[in-house]
Amino acid sequence: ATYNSVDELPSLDWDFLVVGGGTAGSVIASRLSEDSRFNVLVIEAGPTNEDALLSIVPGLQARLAHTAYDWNYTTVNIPGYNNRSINYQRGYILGGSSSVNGMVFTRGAASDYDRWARVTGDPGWSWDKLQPYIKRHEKFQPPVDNHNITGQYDPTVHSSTGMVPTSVSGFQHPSVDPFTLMVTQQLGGEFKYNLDFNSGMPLGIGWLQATIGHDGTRSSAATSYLTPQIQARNNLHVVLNTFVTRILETPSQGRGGLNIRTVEIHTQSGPPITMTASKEVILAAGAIGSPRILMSSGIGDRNDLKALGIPVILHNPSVGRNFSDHPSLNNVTFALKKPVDVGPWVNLDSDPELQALALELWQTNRTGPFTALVPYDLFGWVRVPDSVFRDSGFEDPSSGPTAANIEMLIGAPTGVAWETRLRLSSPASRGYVALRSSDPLDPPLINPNYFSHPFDIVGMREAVKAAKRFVSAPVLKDNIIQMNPPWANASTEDEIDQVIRNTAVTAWHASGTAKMSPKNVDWGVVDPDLRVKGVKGLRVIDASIMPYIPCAHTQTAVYFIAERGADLVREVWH
Ligand SMILES: Cc1cc2nc3c(=O)[nH]c(=O)nc-3n(C[C@H](O)[C@H](O)[C@H](O)COP(=O)(O)OP(=O)(O)OC[C@H]3O[C@@H](n4cnc5c(N)ncnc54)[C@H](O)[C@@H]3O)c2cc1C
Repeated sequence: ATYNSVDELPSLDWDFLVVGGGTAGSVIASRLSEDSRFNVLVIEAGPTNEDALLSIVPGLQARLAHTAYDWNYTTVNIPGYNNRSINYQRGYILGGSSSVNGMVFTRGAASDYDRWARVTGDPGWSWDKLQPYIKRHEKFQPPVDNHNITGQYDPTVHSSTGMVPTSVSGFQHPSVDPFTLMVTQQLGGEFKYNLDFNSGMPLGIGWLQATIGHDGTRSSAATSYLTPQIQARNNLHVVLNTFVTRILETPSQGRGGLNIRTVEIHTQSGPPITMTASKEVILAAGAIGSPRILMSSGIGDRNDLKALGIPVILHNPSVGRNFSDHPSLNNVTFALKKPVDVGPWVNLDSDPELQALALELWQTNRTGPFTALVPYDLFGWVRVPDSVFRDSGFEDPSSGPTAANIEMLIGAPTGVAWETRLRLSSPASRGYVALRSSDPLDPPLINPNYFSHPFDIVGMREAVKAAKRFVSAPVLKDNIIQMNPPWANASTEDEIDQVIRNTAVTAWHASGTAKMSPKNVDWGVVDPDLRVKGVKGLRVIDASIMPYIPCAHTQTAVYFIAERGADLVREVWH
């Protein structure tokens, strides 16, 4: 059942308390409550996802920032971004960031997960061993427009029997895409056609897949794993609009050691409420929320906590560190001499009448541009050339030669320019989440610290060069005038670096802030079974635990983590 406030809860006896009903939290609660012996409570700060039109309609995604569904975080001034701060969106809604994200569905490289297995000493995190979880989580379907997708994806690497409806993008741009496909033929090599970049081998150019199924609506963790039928289970309870401030030490009842199975909940009027899980507390509050709760509770760097007056219950300097994200350039465009006719929706972003029409089409029969999000149908994943590593002496931060350093979203949504949105897929820089004060309601300090590692600015410069190589293909070259501002006048490396630093934003892929590490080492926050080191009864299962960010949009990796995480929990309590 679902409750709108903590006062409505029928009972305070729980086997499992899941903190955060986001991407991972929804999966964990759903899977644990499949076992009717377990009584599970999900505690979510945000409201329900039901009837949240902005979340449901893919084409309205861009309007979700700064709404009631957003934590509305802002970063500190980021030195590598010439001291700019940026807003840092996170989903504040059931389903968490999967209810507000861009729905791009990418798994990354097999070697990304093999690296997790290697650095944690647990082969269970390898690409091969994760395959059953990939199957359980994905429900591939025909796209909403029913276009023929033969040759646009590889059915052998997909599952149609899992939980989250996915497909190839169901609103394509047939006057633009043939140019990109021609580039794959003319240039080949780094821009070769890749039938399916979700095969574990992402390099090359392939068709976008999204967490949007045949019905043309967003698939979130909430719509997939916490459907009304699942929420109706007698042993599954979801409480919304409820903020967890801390987790507290629980009297050990002979279990010994530091036991943390108690959760403290903020109430508007009156003292906080506490609840204790008889089995485990699972933090799934995301890469910002989970370290925030750990540190507010006294689990973190001893010196940082003491400086804020927070009593230390466990010294662990890794908490909140290792913040990893994909810096992103959304403005790399090349002006065209002769525009491409991109059809009647060209001014969709700016024309309210077109937007009203698009919404009407979506509502009437699930057609039109709002059935999809990004105006880019083809994505590219490329490498920084080996020579750059050789000449610069930088180590390749990616997980290996079949992983991507750079992501390119390719298209011409306006028809007057070729656009390549560029992301650094395997960054070397690491930032942090830290507390501002001892008040758990105070938003944390977020410093993604982009470009703090000197390789990353080189890597991003290489991304711009890769975009230029892409548009040098014969089919595009003669129609291109020049790069649009602010790139037009940037010719030296230094000038290019300045444009990057002045304009880069984020891909919203925060991860790594409670990273897993091998058992019995004194760094890292969780063991490979996702238990918080040095604590009994407490796990973190969400994007925080990634030791390295995959060269992919991160929701899919979070689904893998949560599916396996739920199994790791069940193994202990079956
Ligand atoms: C704008 C945006 C666009 C993105 N685009 C893509 C994309 O296109 N493709 C992709 O793969 N990935 C994308 N991502 C990233 C992806 O969505 C995330 O990596 C993933 O959803 C994170 O899952 P999570 O479970 O770790 O955290 P979340 O899904 O964020 O879940 C955390 C949950 O915990 C709740 N919570 C936090 N603190 C507390 C507290 N103290 N008390 C109670 N509840 C709390 C939150 O409200 C939230 O529901 C995007 C993210 C954003 C924000």
